[in-house]
Amino acid sequence: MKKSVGIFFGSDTGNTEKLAKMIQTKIGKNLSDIFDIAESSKEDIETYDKLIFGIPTWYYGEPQCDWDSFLPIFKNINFYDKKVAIFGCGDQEDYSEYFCDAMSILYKIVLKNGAKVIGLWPSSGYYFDMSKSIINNDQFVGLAIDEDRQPDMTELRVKNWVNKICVEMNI
Ligand SMILES: Cc1cc2nc3c(=O)[nH]c(=O)nc-3n(C[C@H](O)[C@H](O)[C@H](O)COP(=O)(O)O)c2cc1C
Repeated sequence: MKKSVGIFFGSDTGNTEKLAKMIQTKIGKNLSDIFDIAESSKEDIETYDKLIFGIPTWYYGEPQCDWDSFLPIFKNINFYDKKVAIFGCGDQEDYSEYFCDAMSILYKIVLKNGAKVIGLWPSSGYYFDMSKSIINNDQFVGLAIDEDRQPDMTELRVKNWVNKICVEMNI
């Protein structure tokens, strides 16, 4: 049976996949399905009214390669009346001028295509120079996770973010 939340992730080295599974466990496997974007279709995404997208940033601000391949399809999805939350993995030290940039690519597309974006996240507690994923001066467009520099903070960040989006998604 179709569940209420669809979680879609792309991942090169497993961090975003691990995070997606952690998020699914916290929401509840009875309430959420999980998909690798590398094996997903437009219809898979269109099925859900509540969506979570996980995207890591690679090579100086680029989207992970499976997401990059999927973007032409993604741009043609109508997100009207859908609630969308975004999370991303990055490295705030080695890529301090591009930290979690790729979240902003998905954010702009879903916003343009009618989504209500939820799960904005404060930038306090991170140490980076620039991120395209910052809006309103000090908020990430979604949950930023740094498994390279701040892995100890991941568990609490995920817990607090999932609690927040569950309220915002009414689940
Ligand atoms: C070659 C290379 C390029 C990277 N480029 C960026 C970047 O531009 N911005 C960023 O925030 N993180 C960057 N990272 C860090 C990755 O996003 C980070 O390790 C992330 O956790 C990988 O997620 P994944 O395992 O799901 O692919 C880069 C890492 C490597 C090895």
